[in-house]
Formats: sequence, structure tokens, C-alpha cells
Amino acid sequence: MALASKKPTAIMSSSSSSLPPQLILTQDELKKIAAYKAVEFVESNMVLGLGTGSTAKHAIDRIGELLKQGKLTNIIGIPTSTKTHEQALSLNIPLSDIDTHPVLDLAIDGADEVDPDMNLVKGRGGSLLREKMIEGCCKKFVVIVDESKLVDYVGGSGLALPVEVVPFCWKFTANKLEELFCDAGCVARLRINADGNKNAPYVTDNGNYIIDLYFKKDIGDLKAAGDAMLRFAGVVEHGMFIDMATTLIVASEMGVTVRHK
Ligand SMILES: O=C[C@H](O)[C@H](O)[C@H](O)COP(=O)(O)O
Repeated sequence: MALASKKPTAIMSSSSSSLPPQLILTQDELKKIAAYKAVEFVESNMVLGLGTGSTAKHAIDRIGELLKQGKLTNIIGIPTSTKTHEQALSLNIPLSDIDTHPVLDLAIDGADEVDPDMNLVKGRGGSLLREKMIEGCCKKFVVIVDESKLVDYVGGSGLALPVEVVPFCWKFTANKLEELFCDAGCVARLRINADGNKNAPYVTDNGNYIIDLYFKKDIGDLKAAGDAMLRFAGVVEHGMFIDMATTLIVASEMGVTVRHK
């Protein structure tokens, strides 16, 4: 892929609040602060997309707590993974799906990378397909991160861009992806099961594999890159969430920042 210029940042408004300066917070505490801030956007009677990962988990815990306390009522949650489904069930959050509720009021989810235009990389926890299906149906999509997730460009963390692929001839698909991004020095690796079996591929909730793409350079035009990947029949979905986030909440030692598109 050739490099191309990025569109101008489309941040319309932002606000921030400070934390006491003497506190030294862990990354998980920062995730929790961002998550709790996001739950302030949740109102009774909403249909909510429930994200996946260690940051979203805090938001779901908080929603469960507010439901239990009667401070939120008549919430319907739509989980983006089997793990989130289990967590929400354990908290007695009423659940549904996008067959029944094709339009959601709000979704809250974490991200692996956030670029200056609020484009995201997601899926390092393996849940990108359901997340993209559900978060694409939301009127508002609130992304919650600690500041370590902010990057200058997608791939800028040096960590993986995950791509969900069908298991059939995954090597063929991985080779095609490497060729596609050869100008960016792409290396494609099959994700191996993190649960212990060193030789078994990681299998998604949808029965697919994940190919992790590592880049040495900026891949440029994200939309063109995403469209090119989706033209390979073996690719199910990629982990770039382009122009989907409507609100970004970032927690850092300096405080919490809320930016709206
Ligand atoms: O597949 C995982 C999801 O996309 C997560 O939302 C993403 O990996 C961020 O996870 P965490 O909040 O644990 O950093």
C-alpha cells in the first residue's frame, strides 16, 4: 500500500478533569477511571453495546452495580463476546442481540490503539468481529483507554493489527496480507492459543483464526488498506475501526479527558 495523507482531525469538543497530583495510579486503575467516566453517559431505558477486554470489564461491572442499586433501570445489554456475555449474565444485566435490537443507543469499549483522528485498532483480545458488528449499529460509541493506547498512527505501537480469517488455508491468506503491505515491511503471524497449547491456533468466538500483522512503517490510507484486506476471500474482518468512535475518554496521571467528534 502506498502512503497517503490523513484526513484532518475531526475533534469538535473536549473537556478534562484533574486527578489529585500526588496519586500514582496503576494502568488498571486508569482503565477503571475511564470506564466509570463512560458510564456517566448511560441512562435508563438504553440499549447498550457491552465491549470486551480489561477496560470494558470495569464499565460493565459499574453498569451492573448501578442496576443493582436501582440507579439505572430498563437497560438492555448487547455483549460483544462470549466472555462479556458471561460477565453480564453474572451481573444480571438483561441481554439481547442485534437481530432483536438493530439500533443501539450507546456502546462502551476499550481499544488497543487510538490515533489522533480517533481511529482505532481493536482485537488484540480476539473479539474484533462481534465488536465491529455491534458498535457499527450504535448511535454513540464511547471508547475508553488509558493514555498508553494513544499512538501517532495506526500500527504506531509496534504491536499487532489483528485480522480475523477463516481457518481454511490460513497460510495462503497470511501470505496475501504480507504481500499487500510489503511496502510497510509487514510480517504476518498466526496467533497461537494463549491458554496453554503452544501449537494450537487461537480460535475466535466465531470459530475463526487471527492473523496478527506487524508493520515497520505507517500503512497510510486506512480505508484503502482495510478495503484491500476485505477483498481477500479468506479475510473475515480486520481490527481497524475507522471513523466509528464518537467519544474518546482517556485517563492519565494528569486526569480524564473527554473528546467528542
Ligand atoms: O479483542 C479485544 C478488544 O478489542 C479489546 O477491546 C481491546 O483489545 C482492548 O482491550 P483492553 O481494554 O484489555 O486493553
